[in-house]
Parts: sequence; structure tokens; C-alpha cells
Amino acid sequence: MDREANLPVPPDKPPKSMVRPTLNQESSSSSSSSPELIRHLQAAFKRHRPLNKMQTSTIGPRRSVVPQRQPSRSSRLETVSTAEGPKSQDVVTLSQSLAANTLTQDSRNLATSVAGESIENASITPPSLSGTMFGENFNPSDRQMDLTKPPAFASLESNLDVVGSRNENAHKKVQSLIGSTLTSHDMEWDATNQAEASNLGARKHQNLQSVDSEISLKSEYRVSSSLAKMQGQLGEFRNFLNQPASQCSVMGSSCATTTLIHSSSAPMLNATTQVSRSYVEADQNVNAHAVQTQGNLPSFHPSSKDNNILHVNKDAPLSEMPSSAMDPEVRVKETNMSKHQQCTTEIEVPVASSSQSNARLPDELHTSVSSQPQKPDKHEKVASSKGTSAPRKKNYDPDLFFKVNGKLYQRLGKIGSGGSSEVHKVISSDCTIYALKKIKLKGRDYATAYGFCQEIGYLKKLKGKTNIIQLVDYEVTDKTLLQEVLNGTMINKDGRVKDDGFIYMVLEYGEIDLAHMLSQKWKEIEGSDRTIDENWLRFYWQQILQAVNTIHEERIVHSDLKPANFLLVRGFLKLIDFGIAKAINSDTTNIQRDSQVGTLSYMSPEAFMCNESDENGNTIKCGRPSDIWSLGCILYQMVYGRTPFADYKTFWAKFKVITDPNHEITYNQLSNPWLIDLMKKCLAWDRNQRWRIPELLQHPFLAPPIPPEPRVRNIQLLSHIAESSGSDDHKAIPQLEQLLIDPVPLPRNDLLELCVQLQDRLRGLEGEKQ
Ligand SMILES: Nc1ncnc2c1ncn2[C@@H]1O[C@H](COP(=O)(O)OP(=O)(O)OP(=O)(O)O)[C@@H](O)[C@H]1O
Repeated sequence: MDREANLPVPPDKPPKSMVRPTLNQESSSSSSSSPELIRHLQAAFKRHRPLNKMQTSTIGPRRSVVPQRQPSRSSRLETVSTAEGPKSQDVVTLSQSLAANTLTQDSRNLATSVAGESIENASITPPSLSGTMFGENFNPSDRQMDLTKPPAFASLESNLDVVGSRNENAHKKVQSLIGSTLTSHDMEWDATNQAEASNLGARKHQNLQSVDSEISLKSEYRVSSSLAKMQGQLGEFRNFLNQPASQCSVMGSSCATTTLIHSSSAPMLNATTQVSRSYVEADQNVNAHAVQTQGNLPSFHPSSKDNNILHVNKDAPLSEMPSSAMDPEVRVKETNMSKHQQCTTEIEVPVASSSQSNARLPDELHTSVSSQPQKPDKHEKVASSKGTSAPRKKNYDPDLFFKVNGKLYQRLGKIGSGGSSEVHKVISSDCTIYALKKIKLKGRDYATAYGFCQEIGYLKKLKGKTNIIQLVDYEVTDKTLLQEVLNGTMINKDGRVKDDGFIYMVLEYGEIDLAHMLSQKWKEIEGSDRTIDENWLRFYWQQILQAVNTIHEERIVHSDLKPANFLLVRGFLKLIDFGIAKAINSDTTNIQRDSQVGTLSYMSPEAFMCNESDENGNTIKCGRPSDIWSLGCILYQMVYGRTPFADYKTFWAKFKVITDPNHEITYNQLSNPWLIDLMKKCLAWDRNQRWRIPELLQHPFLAPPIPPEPRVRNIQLLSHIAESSGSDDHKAIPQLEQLLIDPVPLPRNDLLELCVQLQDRLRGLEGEKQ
């Protein structure tokens, strides 16, 4: 959203809600507007421009202004709902809030001064707080959400008040500063308020001139550490509030990822996914309506528990207040982003209770995005250590995190589970989304476990191949097993895995698989007279071939090629799931399997008959041609929207028809006959007849034949003319034929003679016609 564009256009007469009461009061008591004063104000404001965007995204010291005017509610909403944009508006609100609700005019100046001074270090704008604080002037109809004053804010105010009284001297010094700074800010905020600003009393006018020096003296004021912490925390809150409510925008130069949360299943298909609340049912305390706030401001949803959340304990340092508590939906906490130039963001789906809100993240994960229900018992455990100085425990909640090689990955949701594994969407500490495949080994026979572990070996081998999903990290809890796999040995062949072992693989994350893409495509086509877009088909078919070619070149047979095993990563298809892949021994082109493997609809005849004997008594083996058959099934599905044997539903029906060499696959008529030819090249029953990938990449469907050159066409025409001109010319026809076969120019004399003969013949033809 363009923040500037959405700023309210100042009316000639500002609405009541847009006018800061203090200013109004003062304007009524002040004498007249002075152009000179305005110039002073403008000059003062220029000297104290808010920090730039980069700086405002940090929690470090920053400029603040503390106006007392109340901007309109709508302007506040625009301001805070935008992640970027001048932050001076943000600063305005807290001080306004403080001024408007807590303090008398004098004490307001005092407290506001402190707040303003404090905001030098962390400027914050909790919009909901300000919205509440604007109570009397705020037009409820402007509200986009239910913004009620959290009781905790009263504590915050009184906290400020207490601190303020302790720093009375400081306040007195800052007091004048605040007024003038406010004024200068007002100048920028609303040009129409110049008159308003110019009505300020002489006291402010004088104070204005000392703004710079007063600000520079802030360190003398010795604002209490608790207040500083409070500012830091509120700064985080301000930053949080600049995030979209239900979409976790991970910020920072190294974190361009927009994180999408889905608690029950990761959003494979969505580029923008709302926070799913499927777990809400499990916990009645969670605000179920929170999910609806995408694009709006985060809001408070006051409930008995929420009320507790924002409470600022006078006794406890404010830094203990969890930023998640500020909003019951999503928490985004930036920590020192500018310093490290890396994302240290916490994003959490709301938890039901304040104790949950206090949950700490493990040290290993500065960044977290959680969409999982948080179990109260676990959170109570971790919430016990309060205080910033308390040493952090290294433990983590296995329900929320995976740990792979000491690195934590926070769960974002389960993507799916295969026959042997669970795959989860996770986020790492550097804000990168990955897929984490977890395979449970316990109870499996050692050979199977070994097979699963081999996937790591293949993925390692295929590292750097752009059309294969990349393995980022892995861990096998059974170290012996991994060692055996990596060494290519298997000692403990017959045993079973007794220990509670797991294989973890951190993989590049794929947004959508080809199966989903296809079903979407076919949904679009169904009901219309359209057919599949051939260019779309070429584009992805070529990528599929190239990916499989990559593994075949590495002497790997995938054995389970199907649309679901091609994932779209940044617009390109990548091959996944080497769970049943097999390496081809260097002395053969085939692999032998202990069992039938694959997905029925895509399984080749030889895969069904693996290890059986053919009519010649040879053992049937699977090799690269078996993958080619599967590719044929995929292409068939892409073209017709169903697999070639989709009509045969049961295992035995499929087995029977696929292993029958006389079965004729049905190919419905297509506008491009090359396409049918291509499918037939892949789905030849005899595996020796099937084309290999290099050939398939050259098939006319992908590489259409170049149309004949014009010169050749001319020769063809000549030949035709010569033939049709009569069989008596025995010289011209062989010469023209020769030209067709080898279009090397004939000797000049011959060519001339040929032309003369043809001209004669043509003339003769014309004469015959007449
Ligand atoms: N890197 C990834 N990114 C996104 N999703 C993935 C990734 N790897 C796997 N998946 C998804 O997880 C699910 C299971 O993954 P995978 O196929 O690797 O496991 P499997 O146990 O071998 O499954 P299957 O039994 O279906 O072969 C699939 O739906 C797949 O789309």
C-alpha cells in the first residue's frame, strides 16, 4: 500500500478528531499566527527529521517527536498498516496517547517529555493503544477493528508517570523541547495545520530554538533502565504493528521471504496463504477470528486472557513483556536488525494465555514462524525463566521444532506424508523455508532402512544439479547405518532397526507439484472446447526430460516417476523422492530389485514383472527404459488428463493389462500427430523399443523439423514440372532428381540446358492446354 497515497487529504477545516486537543486549547489562548513563527517551526522540524526507513526498522536509538495533536483514526490506520514509510507518524501516537488519557495538562507535558525523550531511543506507535487513547475524539465508525484500550496500558502510563517523577529535572528540561518538537512535527503532518501551529503560545516559540541542544542533552537525564527497556519493547511492538496481521512478512535484507503459515498443512498451492486456524478448535482460548485480519491492522481482541497479555507489570521490567502479547494473532519481533543485517524475527500465532505468550524461543532459532498450537504445559516450562539477563536454556519443544545437526527448524505445517515419511514445511533461523523429510526407522528391516538412507547418497551425488531438489542438510540418528550407506556396504543385512532412529533431510522447498499443476490445468480446460496448450506442454515436458536425463547420466534409475515427484521451485520443475531409486552397476544397464516398486499407474511392464523370467528364460530387470515408460504415462496424463490405464482400477486389472504385450493403448485423435508419436515412443511395450532421453529431446514434438529451404522447394517444383511434362524427356528428370538429392549446383552449361528444356516443356504444356 502506498502510505503517502493513503494519507488523508487534509480538509480545509480539520475534523475534530484530527485536531490535537492541546493544540486547540493553546490555539484558543494564543494570540495570532505569526509567519515568523512558522518559519521557525519549519526550520526546527527540518533539523529533526525522522530517521530514514532503514533506521526506523531498527530498535536502536531514533528520533522522536511528541506531538499532542490527535490525527484522525484513519490516518493512524494507514500509517501502521504499512510496513514502510516515515515513522514520525508512529511516534506521534504514543505520546498522544499518553497525553490524552493519563495526565493533566502539566503532568502530561512532563510525562510526555519523558516519553518523548525516551522515544529518542525507541520510537513506537502501538496503533491500538493510540486508537484507544484517542477515545474522546476518535470516531468509532473509522475503526477497522475493535480497538479497545487494554487495561495494561494504564499500567504503562503509570509506569511512565512514576519514572517521570523520578526524573523530574529531566522532564523540566525536556518539557520545552517537546512542545516545540510537536509543533514542528505538526507542520509536516498537515499543511492545513500551519495556522493551528502558528497559534502556539510564545513559550513554545522560545523553546523551539533550543530543540537541538535539548535533544543532545538527553543522556544527562538518566532515564531509568526500566523505561529504556520499555521503549525497546515498545519499539519492537511498533515494528510488529507494521507487519500485516496474518501474513508474516519476514523483513531484512537477507530475508526476502514472505512466510505463509498454515498450521495443519503447508500451503503447497498458495503463494499467499492465510494463517490457518484448524487448531483453534483444540483451544477455545484462541481468537478464532484473528485469521480474518489479513490486510488489516492487527487488533486487540479483548478477552479475559488478552487483557492480561498487555499488562505492564510495574514491578517487572517491561522487557519481560512478550511482544507476542501485544497482538493475539501474529507476533513479529525484530531484534537489532540493522546491526546484523539479518532477520531476527519471531512470528507466532497467538497463544491463548499470557503464560504462553511468555514462551521463549530456543537460542538456536532467532527467527521463528509458528503456526502450531502451543501446548500449555510445554510453554509453562519454558516460560518460567524471566528476565533478559537470565541464561537461556538450550532446550526446545519438539512439537514446534526439528533439530537437524544442531540447527533448529521451526515447523510450519505438514506438507504430506508418503508411504514411509512425513514431510514438513519448516523455516530456518535465516528465514529460509525448507521441506523437512523425516523417516522413521524403528521397526523396519535393516535393508529397507538402508534403502531410505540411500536417498541421502543420491541427493549428495546430485548436489548442484539444478533440476534435482537440493539436499541442504541431513542427519541420520543411526550413525552406523549412514556410514554403511556412504561406504556402500551393508553388514547388518537381516536385522531390524530396534532403536528409535530417524532420518532427517532438509530439502529445498517446492511450491507446487506437477500433479497439482495438472489437476488445476485440467480444471480450467474441462467444460470448455479447449485442449491442452502445446507450448505449456513442451515447456514442462522438456524440463521433465532434462531432470530425468540428469539422473540417468549419473546412472540412477528413479523407479517412481510420477507427476507428484516433480516439484516447481522458482518456476522450474525439479525431481524429488529418490526413496526407491537404484544405482545402476557399472557393468550393466539394469538394476535388480527385491520387490515390485513404484506407483501402479506409472509402473512399466518390467517393473510389474521384476525378477521374473521372460520367454527366453532371462531375468526381467528394470533399467532406464522403465523410467521412460513412466514418463510416457506422465505425458499421456498431461495430454489427456488421465493415465493410460486409468480405466483399470484394481491392482490385478492394472497388472493384467500392463503386462499384456498385445494390449493396445488408446490414443485419441490430436491436432498434432507428433504428440501421439512421442507417447508411443515412450510407451512401447518392448523396453528395447523405447526411446532414450537424448532421442526424446530431439523428437519432432520438441524439435519440430525445419521447413525445407526455398531453393529446395524450387527444385521440388521443377521436378514436379519435369515429371508432369512427359516421360519422353529422359535427361531433365534425372538431373532434377539429382538436384533434389544433392542440391549442389550443376555445371553452368547443364543448368542452362536444363532451363531451356524446361521452358520448352512448359510452353508445350501451355499449348496442350489451349
Ligand atoms: N522438497 C519438497 N518441497 C515440498 N514438498 C515436498 C518436498 N519433498 C516432498 N514433498 C512432498 O511431500 C510428500 C511426500 O514426499 P516424498 O514423496 O518425498 O515422500 P515418500 O515417503 O517417498 O512419498 P511416496 O510414498 O508418495 O513416494 C509429497 O506430497 C511431496 O509433494
